Parts: sequence; C-alpha cells; structure tokens
Amino acid sequence: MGMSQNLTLEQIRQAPKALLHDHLDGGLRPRTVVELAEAQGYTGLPTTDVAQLETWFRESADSGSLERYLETFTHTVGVMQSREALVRVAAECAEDLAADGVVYAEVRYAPEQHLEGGLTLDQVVEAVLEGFEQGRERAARAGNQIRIGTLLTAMRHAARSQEIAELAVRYRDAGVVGFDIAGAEAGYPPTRHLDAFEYLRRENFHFTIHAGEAFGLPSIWEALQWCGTDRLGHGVRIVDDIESSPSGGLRMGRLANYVRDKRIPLELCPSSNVQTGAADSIEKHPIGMLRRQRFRITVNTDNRLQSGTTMSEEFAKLCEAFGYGWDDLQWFTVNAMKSSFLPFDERLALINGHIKPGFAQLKWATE
Ligand SMILES: O=c1[nH]cnc2c1ncn2[C@H]1C[C@H](O)[C@@H](CO)O1
Ligand SMILES: [Zn+2]
Repeated sequence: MGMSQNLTLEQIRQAPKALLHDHLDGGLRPRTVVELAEAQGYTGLPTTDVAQLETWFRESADSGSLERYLETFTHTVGVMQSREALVRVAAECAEDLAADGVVYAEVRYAPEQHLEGGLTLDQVVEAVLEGFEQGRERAARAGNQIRIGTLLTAMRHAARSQEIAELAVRYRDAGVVGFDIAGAEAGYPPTRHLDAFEYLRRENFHFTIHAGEAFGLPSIWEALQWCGTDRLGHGVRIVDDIESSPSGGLRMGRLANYVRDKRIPLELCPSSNVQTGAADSIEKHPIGMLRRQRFRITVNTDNRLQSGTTMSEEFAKLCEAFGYGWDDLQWFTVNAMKSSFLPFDERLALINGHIKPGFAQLKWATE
C-alpha cells in the first residue's frame, strides 16, 4: 500500500476519476479534425494525415510559451463552426472521457469562438449540450457512466465576458454549471472582466479563472481578492509565494497561506504546464510539494489533444514521478469532486456512491 505501488495505466483507467479542467476545443480526436476540416471546407490544416496531425499538435504545443501553445487552437476552433461539428465533438468528448474511467467532468469552451459559420451563442451552447447528451448515452450503452457539467469560457483578450456570463446563467438549469476566462494571461488581468464576475456573484453562480499559469502572483491575487473566484485554473505559480528556508522548512507568504487556509481548489494540469513552460518537467512539477503541504489540489488534463494525454495518463505520470498510489489518486479525486460546481448533494452522491466504493474495490483487488 501507499508508496511505489507501481500502478499500471490499465489499473488507473478502471478507477472512477473526476476532471475539472478540460477544454472541449483541446480534446478533439485527430481523425475528427481531419474529417471536419474536409466537411467544412477548412483548408488551413498543416497536414491531413491523421498520425502526422496528432504529432503536429503535440509538438507545436511543446513551445515553452502559452501564446505559441494557444496558436494551435486556430485549427480546432476552425473546424468547430457548424452545429453538426459541435454536436460530434462534444459527443466524442463524453465518450472518450467515459472510456477512460472519468465519472464526472467539467468541460469548458468559449462560445464566442464558434460563431463564424453563422450560429448564435445560444445555438452553440445548445449544440454542445446536445452532443454531451448523445455521447453520455452512447457511453452508457458501452457500460461507462459519466456525468458532464459545462463551463462557458470568455476569452480574456476580448470584451464579451458580460454577455458570456449572462449566457451561462441562462443555461444554468440545462447543464451549464460555471463560467471561466481563458487565453493569454500576460497583459490581460482578470479585473478587466470585473463586471462579469460581480454579475455572476449576484446571481449566486460559480466560476473559475485561469490564473497563475503564465503570469504569477498578481494574477492569482486579483482573481481571488478582486474577482472572488471559486477556484484557480492552474494556480501553479502560487509556489512563487513559498520559499524554502535554509533549515529545510518552508516559508509561505500571505497569499499562499490564504489559498491553503481557505481551501481554494487549484486545477493543476501537469503535462500542459510542462509544454507552456510553467513547470520544467513532471518530476519537478510543484504538485509534489503542494500535495505534501496539503493544498486543495486537483489533477487535470487541460488539453488532451495538444498534450497527447488522458486523465489516466496524467495520474500515471504522477505515480511514476512521485510514487503515488491508490490513496493519493483517491485524495485527488475526492478533492476534485468536493471542488466541483455540482450541487452539494450530487457531489456527495458521486463520492460515496461511486468514487469511494470504486477505489475500495481496486485497492482490495490489487493488494
Ligand atoms: O491552459 C490554458 N491557458 C489559457 N487558455 C487556454 C488554455 N488552454 C486552452 N486555452 C484557451 C484556448 C481555447 O480556445 C480556449 C477555450 O477553450 O481556452
Ligand atoms: Zn486551461
């Protein structure tokens, strides 16, 4: 039990997992990108060979810069401009996550990026919700149960956050559980969108903010203390407020203490952080220290296509790098469920009805 159990990827796949930070437009199947490009007359792809395209996404995202990483989304967003395309991508997303053993996922995307084919914001949201439902049904028929909550993202360089916040609230009873802002962080502080966040708080709605990924503490501080975010998308740069002292202990600044004291969830995305340069390697990812210090951390995929990863693979990489075993994976999973934007009773039902029994069975079977 505990350390160096050497869990296999196949064992980890069987565990009931929860995922809070996954982008719909960062999770397309490479083959689907090629087929949708052809169907929609999108001619901008770097290659139409499926295997080469898969490699292209991963290698181009391996740029060490968030801005260059984000350029790869031109192509995924480019082929997601029709109702059919959105339904298909959402359905496949639900199927892929469910097949990987994810039982609860919050999947996000920016509706404002899908209007080039003439859809309205409402039509975009409805197409994606319909796709998730189709995918959920197909997954259930294949024996994989999944629940998906949608987060609507506003792009931080644009000026539509109030409109997107209102859109999210309008669909709150139809499967949209939260709001987010994403895109290049440097130069676009979250307070640019303060009106939207204040509106959401007045509506008793939930939101997370990408902060502390490519930019450091001021971004995290604004997201928390000005905007009132419920969670931090990445938040990994909180380590800039934690110093190791010569005696071997750690000294935490006021912001790091606040984040830990208030149990602010961090949506950590290890592979994505290595690609954008927010972390040097998986082995050196601050997740090891943040876990030991018992921050409320969760493990996430961010963009499965760009990182060539899955939820199970992110867990497997951490097991390898940090010697994690079932107890650690369960702790991450329960943290994620506790931090989700589902109603409290539904979170509890998933934790007590699926996650804990699922891990108990796996621990027993692999003892
Ligand atoms: O890790 C990220 N940081 C900031 N923005 C991101 C990240 N991953 C994806 N995005 C952007 C690109 C997508 O087009 C957008 C909506 O999903 O969100
Ligand atoms: Zn993200």
